Amino acid sequence: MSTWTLAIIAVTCAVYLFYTSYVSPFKLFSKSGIKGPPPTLIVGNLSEFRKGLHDSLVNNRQKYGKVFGTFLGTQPMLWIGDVDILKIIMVKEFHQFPDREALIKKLPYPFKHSVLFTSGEDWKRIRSILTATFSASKLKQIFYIVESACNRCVEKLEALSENEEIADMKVIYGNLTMEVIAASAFGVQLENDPRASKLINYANKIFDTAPTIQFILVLMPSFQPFLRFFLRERQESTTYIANTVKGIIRERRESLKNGTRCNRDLLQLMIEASEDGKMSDDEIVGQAYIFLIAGYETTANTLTYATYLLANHPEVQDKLYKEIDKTYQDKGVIDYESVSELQYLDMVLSETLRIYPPAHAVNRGVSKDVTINGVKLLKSVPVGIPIYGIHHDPDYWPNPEQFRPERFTPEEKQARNPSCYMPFGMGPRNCIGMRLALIEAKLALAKVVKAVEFSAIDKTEIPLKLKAGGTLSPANPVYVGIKKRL
Ligand code: HEM
Repeated sequence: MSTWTLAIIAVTCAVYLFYTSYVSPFKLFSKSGIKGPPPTLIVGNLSEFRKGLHDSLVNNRQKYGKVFGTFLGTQPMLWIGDVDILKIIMVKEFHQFPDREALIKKLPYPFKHSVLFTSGEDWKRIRSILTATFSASKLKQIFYIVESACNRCVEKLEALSENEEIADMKVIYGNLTMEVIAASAFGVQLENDPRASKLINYANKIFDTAPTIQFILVLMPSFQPFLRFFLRERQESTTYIANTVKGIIRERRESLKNGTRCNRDLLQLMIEASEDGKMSDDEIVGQAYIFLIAGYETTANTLTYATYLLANHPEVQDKLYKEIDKTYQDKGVIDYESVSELQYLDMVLSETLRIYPPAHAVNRGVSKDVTINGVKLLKSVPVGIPIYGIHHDPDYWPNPEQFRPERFTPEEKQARNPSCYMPFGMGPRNCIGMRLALIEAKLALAKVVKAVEFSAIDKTEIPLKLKAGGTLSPANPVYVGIKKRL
C-alpha cells in the first residue's frame, strides 16, 4: 500500500471518528423534534451554562417550552419542567427511573459507596438503613448537637453586633452547618474532641476545588488522572477524613463490645444499624462523606438566603419575630417539638427554598426507551430536573421573583399542584437529610431572629448575584446589618 493510500485511510478514519464523537451526537434531539439551544462543537452548551446553569435553564424554558434538550460536552440531557411528567418519572413509575446519572464517571472512593450514587439492590439496602437512621425519633436523639451549634452561632452574631461589625453570613452559617455535620456524621464534637478542628479544616478544603476543574472533570472525565496535581488537596482531605472516620468506627465498635456508652450521632446510628454486617465500614465512611457534601453547603446557603430575605423584608422579619417570641413566652424554650409548630417560620423557610433552591437541578437515568405524556425518553439520555426553573415558572408561581411567604398558607398550598415545589426532590429517591436540614434551619433561624435583628445596609448586594456550581450559592459575600435585640 502506498504512503498516499495510508494517509488517505488515516485522514478518513480521523474525520469519521471526529464526526461520530463530536458532530453526530449533537443531532440527537433535532432528529426527534426536541428543541433546545444550538450546541457548539465539542463543548455543547457548556459556555452558556458557565454563565449560570439556573438562569440558562429559565431562559431555555421561555424560548423552547417546558421540555428541551441540551449538551454538556457531548453528554445529552433532556430537561423536563412539566411537573405532571416529573411526577410520573419520580414517583409513579419510579421503578423505571430509580438511579441518578453521575456526570463524573469513575467515581473515586468513598463517593462510589454513597447512597447518592449507588444503584439497584445496593441503593435499596443502604437507603433502607439510612431511612431508619434519619427517622423523627432518631433525629430527636441528636437534636442536642444541632442545639449547641445554633447557640454558638447566636453568640457569634451577638458579639458582632456588640462590636458593630459585619461578617459574610455564608461563613457564619457555614461554621454552624459544618459543626453539625462533623459532630453528627463524623462523630467529633468541637467542645470535647481535639480531632474536630483539624477534621473541619480538611472538610472545608473539599469545597475549595476551582469551578473550572469541576467543569473539566464533568466534560472530560478521562482527564482526571492529569488533574491530580490540582486535586491533590482534595484527595489529601478525603484520605484524612476517611482514615479518621474509620478510626472512630473502630473505637465505637470496641465500646459497643465493652458496653461503654457512646455519643448519639448519625455515625453511631449507622454503626448500630450495620452491626449484623448490613453495611461495610467503607460504606459507612461513604455515607458520612456524602452527608458532608450534600448537607453542609445546602443548609448553610438556605440560612444565608433566609437572612438576606429577612433583612430586605422587615415586615416579614417582624411577623416572624413575634411568632418566635410568643412561643418563648408561652413555653420558655424553643425545643424539638415547639420549633416544628412555628407555622410562619415554616412558611418563610419554604418560600426561601422556593426562590433559592440550593440543589438547583437534579437528574434521573433512563433505563429503556419510553414515551410519557407524548414525550419520548431515550435510554441513556438522562432526564434533567430543573428545580430552580420550576420554582420560577410563572405558570406555577405567579410573580415568581416576589418573596411572599403567604404562598405557603394551608389554603394556597391546597390550591396548587404539590409537585411544583421540590427543593428536596421528589419520590423514593428524594433527599434523605430533609428532616435534619429543616430542623437545623428552623432552630437556627428561630434562635438568631429571637436574638438579633437583620437589616439591609450599603454593603448588602441587591439583587443578590448567584452562582450555580454543585449547589446554588451567593456569588459574593452576603453582608447584612446585625443589631442585638434588647
Ligand atoms: C437545605 C438543605 C438541603 C437541600 C435543599 C437538599 C436537597 C436535596 C435534593 C434536591 C436531593 C436530590 C433528590 C432527588 O433526586 O429527588 C438530595 C439528595 C440527597 N441529600 Fe439532600 N438536601 C439538603 C440537605 C441534606 C442533608 C443535611 C443531608 C445529610 C446529612 C442530605 C443528604 C442527601 C443524600 C444522602 C441524598 C441522596 C439520596 C439518595 O440518592 O437516595 N441532604 N438532597
